[in-house]
Amino acid sequence: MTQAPILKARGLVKRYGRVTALDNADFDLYPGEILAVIGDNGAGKSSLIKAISGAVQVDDGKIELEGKPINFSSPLEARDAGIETVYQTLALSPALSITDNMFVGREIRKPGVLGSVFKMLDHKAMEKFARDRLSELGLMTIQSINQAVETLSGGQRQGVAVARAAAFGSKVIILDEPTAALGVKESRKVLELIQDVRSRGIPIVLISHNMPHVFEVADRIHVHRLGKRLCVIDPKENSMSDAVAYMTGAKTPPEAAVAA
Ligand SMILES: Nc1ncnc2c1ncn2[C@@H]1O[C@H](COP(=O)(O)OP(=O)(O)OP(=O)(O)O)[C@@H](O)[C@H]1O
Repeated sequence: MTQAPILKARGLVKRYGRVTALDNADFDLYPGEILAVIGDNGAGKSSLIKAISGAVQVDDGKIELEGKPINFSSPLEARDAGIETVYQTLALSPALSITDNMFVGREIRKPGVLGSVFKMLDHKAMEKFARDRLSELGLMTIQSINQAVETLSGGQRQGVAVARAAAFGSKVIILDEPTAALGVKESRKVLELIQDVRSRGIPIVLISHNMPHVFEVADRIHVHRLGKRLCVIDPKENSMSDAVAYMTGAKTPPEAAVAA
């Protein structure tokens, strides 16, 4: 890769008491790619993502976004810097509408004094924005933008969460097991959505245990093992059984993949 990584981490260490969740972990995400992160249970994938997205603070190591050191003390700070994370347990509020969910914490105020002094919200503008973003991403099977999120299917909810992440000028979107709770059809939609977001130039980190999904959409696969990056493999040159063998330690990856 000749380009510089948009997001880079070196030597991350995270300990929980006597457990070392991250043990000198490295990470690189390049512009415009879908990078899958795979690893056995307990390998440290979530800890890696939490470190990058400000949800946990590391004990050691460096993280850079666009070449500048970052040190987020909360997920909100990471979001403000352009790193959006969509967790498996979606951070959507079920009783709120799609529009309200998209705008939590960044509502559009009415122009002029109505907005600046009286803090009145511009519902029309927010609805239009939500509708435009969802239809751009082909998510307009949703009937009404004012529908409560609890009335949506799992795939549609995931769609709203991804649309929200894509809508607010994110530099990086991290998706934690986005298809884990979904059926075949819904998973398909979400995979299409992920590819669509990439085609808009937003790089994606996809944490998944689902090998067929990973192999279908990933440009590169980061294999995490025992708290660190073991290797990075090309899904076009490696089989799913290779990936699983590296992940579980049954097979040693080639040197070129380890240096990647
Ligand atoms: N808050 C915590 N307190 C104590 N130990 C933790 C905590 N979070 C993670 N760990 C431990 O750190 C290690 C790595 O966990 P992590 O959740 O990062 O792995 P993972 O690869 O995401 O696993 P999975 O695929 O099962 O979700 C595990 O041994 C786990 O028990």
